[in-house]
Amino acid sequence: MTLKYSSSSSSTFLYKNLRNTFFNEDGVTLTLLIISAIFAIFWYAWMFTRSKRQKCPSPPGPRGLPIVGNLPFLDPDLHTFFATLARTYGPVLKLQLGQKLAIVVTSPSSARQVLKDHDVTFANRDVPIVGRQITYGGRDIVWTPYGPEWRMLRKVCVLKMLSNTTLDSVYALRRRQLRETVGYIYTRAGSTVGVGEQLFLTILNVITNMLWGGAVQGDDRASIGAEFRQVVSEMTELLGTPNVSDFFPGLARFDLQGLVKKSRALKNKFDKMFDLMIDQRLKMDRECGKESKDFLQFLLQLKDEADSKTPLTMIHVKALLMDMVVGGSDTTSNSTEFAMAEMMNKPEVIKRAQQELDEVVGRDNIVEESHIYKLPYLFAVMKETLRLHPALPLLVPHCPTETSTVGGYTVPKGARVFVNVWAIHRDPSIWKNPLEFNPERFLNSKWDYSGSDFNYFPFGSGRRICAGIAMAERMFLYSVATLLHSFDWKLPEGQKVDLTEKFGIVLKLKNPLAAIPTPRLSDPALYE
Ligand code: HEM
Repeated sequence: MTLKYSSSSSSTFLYKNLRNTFFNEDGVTLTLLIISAIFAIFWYAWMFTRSKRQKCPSPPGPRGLPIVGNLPFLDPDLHTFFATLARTYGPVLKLQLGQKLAIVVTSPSSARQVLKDHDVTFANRDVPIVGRQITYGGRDIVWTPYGPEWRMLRKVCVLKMLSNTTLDSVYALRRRQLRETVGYIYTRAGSTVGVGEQLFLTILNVITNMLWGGAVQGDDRASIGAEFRQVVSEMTELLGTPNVSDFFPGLARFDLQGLVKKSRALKNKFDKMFDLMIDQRLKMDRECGKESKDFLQFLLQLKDEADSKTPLTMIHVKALLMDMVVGGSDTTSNSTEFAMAEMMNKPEVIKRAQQELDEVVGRDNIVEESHIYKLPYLFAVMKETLRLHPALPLLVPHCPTETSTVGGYTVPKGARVFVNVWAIHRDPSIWKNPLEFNPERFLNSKWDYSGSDFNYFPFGSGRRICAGIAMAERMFLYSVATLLHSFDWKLPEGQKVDLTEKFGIVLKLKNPLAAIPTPRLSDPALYE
């Protein structure tokens, strides 16, 4: 090290003193002390101004590494991982995921604060890059920020596709699809059937029929159904995978895990199908001037008439189709598959549900949707299934538009907030024997899923509550009632039901349920 110093003796003396002070052994200690003191003063000053700014402390959470924070320690099964952390750090905890702060909420009172007390503040989304990719830039209901555009999209869907009145008017479509499924399973009596696959296909067909009048039929049924299910399932899995690009936006262009590339490929498959349907619909209207009653027709009309304040564009139309196809099918079919698996694991539950069906419907009749409201035990089965396996175990993450207080802790603006409904539904202080599948707990009970009870809210709560509850309820009850009423089910020789869950934004069975149906109705004509 070279230093210039003056030739005067006093400055030489000063320099020597300074050198001795800073570079001797004692000097090193002193230097360290001074640096530490300066650091401490700055740190206290920073903490003081911060605590003045945020009246409440930051939530506790596990310590992470510099730069990457807790990212290296994330377990892919986020719902169980977050539940374990909550046992140590409490109902509001934080994780630093690269540059992103995640807050995990795991108690009824903190969930209420997020979804009800501060509903408007938290009614936004922190859109993951994959979500944006799949939904045409996040222009769908799920990812659009709370505001006029979101209100317009939600109103269009709820009024024209998902309301009880619309659903009543297209009951014939649901009936036809379910009858086809029953007919198909009847042909497979005695052999192994992919239960979830059949349920998925039924629900997908109902949805696509409502959207554009199309369904997968005949010989294509099994193969296209399986392919579609795979694509939808991959999409929801990608949406649940922590993505480095979300946590380090500077790295997004490198797409280090290849998630954007994968999601683009999946989206393109759907996009081609949507283009085809839209072209066909426009051509049909031009040639025949025919007014059809499906949702796509309505959307295209609305697009042309849209008012300029919140116009409905072609991008919106496609993004809504994506929400309905992906959001509606995987959630409902996985829930019904869980229900069938849980019941097969507890034959006394199947027996009781079938008894109820025999009393209400009879063995020489078929289930109609109107029967489902007379089946309290089956309704309890549905509620219990959604308690143990809520389709979206962490809801869709919320994001506050301003810094707020939850459970006495500061949640900063822009954080990604996970509400662990899965863990709340298994909390032993709320539920007796929480891990047991016991529909009886919902018989004659006050629990409902309207979003007003924060001990039980499988569809979420507040402004962002699920838009498809009425449809999910009908499809779940009608299809499970039909499968149980029409067939007895057993597992292939030597197999056991595997109830292991697989995490994704939508929860599913790790190993799909395969079972053997045996017809149980009095007349083969009831399977036609
Ligand atoms: C068992 C079936 C279903 C369950 C358990 C379920 C559950 C949920 C949950 C928990 C949310 C997120 C709520 C939040 O972020 O706080 C949600 C959002 C949503 N669901 Fe469902 N859902 C189901 C079926 C459906 C169906 C059949 C449709 C439509 C066809 C649908 C459409 C939507 C839409 C559009 C949203 C986004 C709402 C928004 O952000 O404003 N869901 N659902």
